[in-house]
Amino acid sequence: MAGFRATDKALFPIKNIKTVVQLFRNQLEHSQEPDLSLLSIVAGVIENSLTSRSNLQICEPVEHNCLPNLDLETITLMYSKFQTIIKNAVEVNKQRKYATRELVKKVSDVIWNSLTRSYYKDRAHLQSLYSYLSGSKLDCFGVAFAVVAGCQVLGYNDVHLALSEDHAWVVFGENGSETAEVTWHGKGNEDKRGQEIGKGVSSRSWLYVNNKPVVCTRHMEVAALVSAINPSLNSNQDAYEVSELQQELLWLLYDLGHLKKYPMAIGNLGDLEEISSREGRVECRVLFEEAIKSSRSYYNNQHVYPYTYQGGYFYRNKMYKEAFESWANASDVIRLYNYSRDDEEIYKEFLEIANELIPHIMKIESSGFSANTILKKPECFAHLLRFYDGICQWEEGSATPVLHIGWAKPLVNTISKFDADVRAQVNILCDTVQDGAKKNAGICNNNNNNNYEKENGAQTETKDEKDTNFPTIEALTAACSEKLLNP
Ligand SMILES: CC1(C)CN=C(N2CCN(c3ncnc4sc(C(F)(F)C(F)(F)F)cc34)CC2)S1
Repeated sequence: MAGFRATDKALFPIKNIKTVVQLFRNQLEHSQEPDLSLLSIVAGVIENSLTSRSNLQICEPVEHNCLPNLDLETITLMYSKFQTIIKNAVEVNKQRKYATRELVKKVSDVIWNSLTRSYYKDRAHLQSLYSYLSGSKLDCFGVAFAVVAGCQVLGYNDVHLALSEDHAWVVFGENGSETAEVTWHGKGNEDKRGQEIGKGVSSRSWLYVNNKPVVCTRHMEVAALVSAINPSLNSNQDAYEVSELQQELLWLLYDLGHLKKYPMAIGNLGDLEEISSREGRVECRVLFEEAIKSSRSYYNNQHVYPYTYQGGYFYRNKMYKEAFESWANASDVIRLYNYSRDDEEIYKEFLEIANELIPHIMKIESSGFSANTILKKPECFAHLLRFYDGICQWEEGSATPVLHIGWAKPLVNTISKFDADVRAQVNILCDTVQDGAKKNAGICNNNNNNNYEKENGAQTETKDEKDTNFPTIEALTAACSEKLLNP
């Protein structure tokens, strides 16, 4: 059983970040299960006290890192309150080893029905059990996490959190073979709580990552609550102590091996390291590569965010050729999905890359001051075409259109910045993908060495072997822009 043990209680009152990390280490390294409700309450109290307007002025720096006094009394009260809510509402059939769908639905109903009637669901700081117990508010991740924490209280250690890149649900039963929705997704969608995870059309949507979700262990559920810590004070400031705590806890989880199969958590750590790097730790760039390797190793490269974490890093650091390659690799992931109405988040991601970030890069690069301009690099043109081609293919076979005229201007603007002699150095190679999956036009230039070809088996082709019946770049770009201009 999990639990709030004497060794943990001895750490109170907690006055600094080091002690919080020690509490998490105790819980993570102890042979029994880490106690999700205890850790979520502690993280939530710290986050909310350091980011809420109310106590900004009175947070005196107790030590060099200022934390509010976390006393045992406060934490114990909330910890017991959660236990009582769950145990009073759900009678447990002691004989059962595994949870049933009814049990999972019942715990979800207890959480769901105790939430405040209506509140702004996308607000920050609504992810923890502190938010649930002190304000009866949770965001969609928070509901799913609370259900798993509730099932842990009841002794069902088979119930685990399953995470896609924009949704959370639970797995349960023998070998975690059963799935169930326990929270809502997006705006204005009926919740599907209690139902199995989409077998139908939604299973080809990015929202369910082609049935390659991150299925958490207890320790990875701690990584999820740590990842969900939100240090933002407002839209352009972070509470320093909260992001420092999050970074320390992510390194603790990283060192204990609990981020290996959790690409987004590694990406979160990479973002924090880019802002303030820790002595003796790998460079943030390495973390972004590790997140990509994790997705390729454990999730059949079906996740997009590892590439957009990496692309964002390259973009911020003016490494534009590398950014184009990351975004083209992200596009290679999305091309095999069908776009559905639940995929707005990733649509917005690609829209921002295509219509804000890439045009911004082209503007800078064509201002004539960059000596080593990307406009002279055929591999940059190849990456961009692969990027756009992936979005076109994402749309193919989807019930919902992706592209509209708003995409066309930036696209044509970007492509036209490359001179014909640069474009001519890029060869289009087409390789087909078996068993009904979407066809794949691999785009590469003849001195291309990115892992796209290695990954997808597209052969590179030297210039003189150019095969006349492959579409030329002009044909492809014309087709692409034709499609865009006359959807
Ligand atoms: C490259 C980016 C645009 C920068 N931040 C990104 N994040 C921030 C962190 N993030 C996450 N980071 C760790 N774990 C999770 S679980 C999850 C979720 F499944 F959607 C949930 F649970 F519904 F919210 C989201 C998410 C979502 C993606 S993607």
